[in-house]
Amino acid sequence: MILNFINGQYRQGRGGRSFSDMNPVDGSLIAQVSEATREDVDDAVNAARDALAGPWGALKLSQRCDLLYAVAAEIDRRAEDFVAAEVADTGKPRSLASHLDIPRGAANFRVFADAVRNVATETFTSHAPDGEPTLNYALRRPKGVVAVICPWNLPLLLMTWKVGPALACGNTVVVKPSEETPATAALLGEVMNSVGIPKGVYNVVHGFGPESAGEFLTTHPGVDAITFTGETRTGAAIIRASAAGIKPVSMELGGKNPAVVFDDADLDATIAGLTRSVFENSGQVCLGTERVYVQRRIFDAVVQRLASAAARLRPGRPEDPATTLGPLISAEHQRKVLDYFALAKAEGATAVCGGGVPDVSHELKAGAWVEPTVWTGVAHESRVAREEIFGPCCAVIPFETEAEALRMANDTPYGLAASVYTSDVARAHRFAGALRVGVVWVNSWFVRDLRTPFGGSGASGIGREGGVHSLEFYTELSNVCIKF
Ligand SMILES: O=C(O)C(=O)/C=C/C=C/O
Repeated sequence: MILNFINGQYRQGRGGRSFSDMNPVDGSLIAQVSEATREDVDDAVNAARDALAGPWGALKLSQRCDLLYAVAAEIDRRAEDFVAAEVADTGKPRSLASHLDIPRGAANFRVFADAVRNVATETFTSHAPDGEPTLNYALRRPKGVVAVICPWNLPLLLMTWKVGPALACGNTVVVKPSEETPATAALLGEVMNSVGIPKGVYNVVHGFGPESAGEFLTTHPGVDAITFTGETRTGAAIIRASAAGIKPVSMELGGKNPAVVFDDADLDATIAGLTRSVFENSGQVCLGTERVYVQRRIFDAVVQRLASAAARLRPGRPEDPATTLGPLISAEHQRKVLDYFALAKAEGATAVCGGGVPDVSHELKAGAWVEPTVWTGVAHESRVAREEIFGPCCAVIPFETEAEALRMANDTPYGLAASVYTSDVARAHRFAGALRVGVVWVNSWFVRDLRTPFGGSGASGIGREGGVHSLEFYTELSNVCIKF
């Protein structure tokens, strides 16, 4: 049984209810998960409050940072346990979890322990109306108890992307992981206890959204801030719930990210970048590419090479080194993506590769598999080119001029990420600056410096996290003015 982690202890939900954690590779049962009740969530929020007022709030900055460095070191030391838990929950290839998800879990604690030690606040000197000198200085204090609602695609990475800065800034947290991927959030509780993070600082409650732990947590009066990564619709529901208590929210939501390939691009680098941004994690990355705009002259070459790269991806068990494609997270999500595959056909698309379910071995047949898919013949205005699918698929659409490419790339209610492939440096800067997104990669994808601002605009969310931007969200600034 995967248990809740409240006030430093693992425990069953008071309602005695549980739900199944399924393995998306073959549809087998991994474990039962104990569902938290409203009372359990209340206990977790109270434990977080007590820790704030108690040992955690009393720690010196250097002591708090040392503990977070210890958390990072313990995640590294237990990397195998975290990889095994993450791979079981998500079905992603071991190579991906061990190179991306788990190392970032440790990095997300280190980078923000560094940030709170090294980022200055500000002072201003001036004079009062009577001519006497004044000194103004800003103080940062923790917001308090932070609710962390995190998604199933990069479970440890995205949860610690919020928990790392929240704790570094002196807050305490109550985490509600996705019901699809409870394992690594629960496992992190062992790390917290073993390095000596005081009980109540880090809490985990399992369940669903409406009328379950997610709703109990985001509407709890004892929560001081809410940070969420996930679907835009859920984000809107959380913002509505936060309104009653005027709770600050940080929202990293969906996207329909474009890649724009100019005809002077390095084709090898372009295909390498697109293969990752379209198919990595089976397309289940909020920063992933689902629209590829290619300048007409090299359109056929890019389509063929991207389709060949897609066709070379191998579905299989995560621990098989030959596996380069995992399943989607669940049968429900598989159904949604296959519905979009059917819609693409109805909208006149040609599936240059994929478009269905891959031929996997008998033992994997019950897994949530879909084929990596490249469409041409898709109109820019079509639903498959406008709606987030969150699968290993993309529409490749030709363009003639830079202006046309920019218009189409920006023609979306989202504004999260984009990638641009060109050898013309001036054009790279010009085009990147004109894209209405939070993150632009030029001749690359998902290369991350954790000190940089990260987040989306429009339907892709509210706020930026990363480096000092996380400190802005996870602390309250106050200004003190002293008159001499
Ligand atoms: O790289 C990050 O810090 C991050 O937040 C990635 C988000 C991916 C979402 O699917």
